[in-house]
Amino acid sequence: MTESTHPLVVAIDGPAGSGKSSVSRAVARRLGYGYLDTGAAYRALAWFVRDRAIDPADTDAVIGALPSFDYAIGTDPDDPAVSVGAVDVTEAIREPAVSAIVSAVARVPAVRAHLTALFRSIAAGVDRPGIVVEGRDITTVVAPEAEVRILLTASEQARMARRSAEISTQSAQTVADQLRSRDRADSQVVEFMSAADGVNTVDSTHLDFEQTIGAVIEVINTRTARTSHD
Ligand SMILES: Nc1ncnc2c1ncn2[C@@H]1O[C@H](COP(=O)(O)OP(=O)(O)O)[C@@H](O)[C@H]1O
Ligand SMILES: Nc1ccn([C@@H]2O[C@H](COP(=O)(O)OP(=O)(O)O)[C@@H](O)[C@H]2O)c(=O)n1
Repeated sequence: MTESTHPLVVAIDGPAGSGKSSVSRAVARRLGYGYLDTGAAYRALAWFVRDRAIDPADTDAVIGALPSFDYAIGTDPDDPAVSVGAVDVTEAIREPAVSAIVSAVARVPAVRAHLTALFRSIAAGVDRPGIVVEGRDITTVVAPEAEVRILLTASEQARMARRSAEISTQSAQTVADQLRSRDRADSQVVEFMSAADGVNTVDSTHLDFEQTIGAVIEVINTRTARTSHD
């Protein structure tokens, strides 16, 4: 048997506030893997479009911006810095103004194809034994052949409560309304509310953060043990 040369891919999808970023990052850190937040790229493109005063609903203009979208992201789970050209946008892409337009940019098929190619190339080039890649379509489109594929879910109530605990500049009601409408818009483009064939579901509604990390690592251990005996 020949040793695999590509990094082991752990693909994690789920709705907003399910814990994808925080849990994936913690899992990557514990396993010594790289970490790729794909939502950051869609957010950075939305930031870029806004910065250039492009109407996010103008599909042709958004596609026209792609060649000059100079995006970079770190795959170190301790420093997943995001930049566009020379600008560090790590914080700016989390602003509500960016969240409000990101789904409009993400629904454009040419944008998805462009970023999917970028994600595959970043994942293949990581200098670690594995990489945790998280988003909405990783288990189904970006890395359907990944060794480990997980849908991370939590009840709507738990997700809204977690997200509103993080955001102090908006009321809990506003955060919940925006999250719900973003999930609705995103679900029209990709399926991330139910697990595709072969995808393991981890429901964190009644798990705390540490237990969720444990549940994800357990799936990874089970799947990789199975793969190595195939
Ligand atoms: N199992 C859990 N129990 C409680 N809080 C959690 C759990 N998982 C994640 N969180 C918290 O919920 C918030 C949203 O998580 P995040 O990773 O940003 O979600 P996503 O990337 O899916 O939008 C974060 O503050 C995170 O620390
Ligand atoms: N693989 C992905 C990841 C994100 N996205 C888009 O990018 C947005 C931001 O993703 P995110 O992961 O930062 O969102 P949160 O769930 O963390 O709020 C989503 O609302 C989707 O519109 C996507 O379309 N496909």
